[in-house]
Amino acid sequence: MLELDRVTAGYDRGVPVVADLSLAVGEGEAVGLLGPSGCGKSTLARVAALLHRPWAGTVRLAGEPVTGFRFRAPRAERTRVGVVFQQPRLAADPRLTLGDLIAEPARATGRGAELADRAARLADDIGLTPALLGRRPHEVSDGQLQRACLARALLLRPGLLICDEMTAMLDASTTAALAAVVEEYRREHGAALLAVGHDRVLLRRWCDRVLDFPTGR
Ligand SMILES: Nc1ncnc2c1ncn2[C@@H]1O[C@H](COP(=O)(O)OP(=O)(O)OP(=O)(O)O)[C@@H](O)[C@H]1O
Repeated sequence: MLELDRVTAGYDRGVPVVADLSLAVGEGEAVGLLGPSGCGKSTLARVAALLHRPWAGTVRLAGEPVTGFRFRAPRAERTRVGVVFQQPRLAADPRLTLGDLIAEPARATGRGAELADRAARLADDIGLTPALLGRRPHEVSDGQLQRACLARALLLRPGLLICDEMTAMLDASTTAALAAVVEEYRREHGAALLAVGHDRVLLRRWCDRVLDFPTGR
């Protein structure tokens, strides 16, 4: 589902954060990527989610080389991947209600009316009441907002879900609830998962394979 082939990426010229790294996630497979803070896990996750253009190397989704990153990523490629980040407040438009936030990918692809029922079902499955769906991010807890971000990531039924420290800020019961939603989604749709984090126990529980982020360049 996802192949990173000799990917090098970074921010400051000549100082790669990820160097010559290759990684594959099979169809329906769950892979955990483990590493300490600052090692480059999020950078790699953003490359895999087509949100950061690598300096070198190839990214393939379902066998097809990705042709563009960020705003240059074609919609058909972008919508194959769902992403959830560590900090929901940085990933949510503060002007939107939680209901509109979940429906955002549908509206952006001109499918708002078609997917309205699906969005409502997802919100219900993920534990968001109609009252919460009418609130804006500043009126809900981090856990409630992260639930909405996960629902948003699943709305277009991506074949690959990328979770970048999705539960790092959450309590045990919200963590368990979100993990259960991801597992159910994967069971139902056969989706692959790339979970990035620093908690080996959590990643082991979630994933078929857990890899250590390489420390060498
Ligand atoms: N936008 C940016 N501009 C410049 N440097 C950055 C940027 N984002 C990250 N970095 C640097 O790249 C390196 C890797 O960061 P990254 O966020 O990928 O690490 P991480 O392993 O996900 O860390 P954490 O677990 O703390 O989130 C760090 O040294 C960081 O300072």
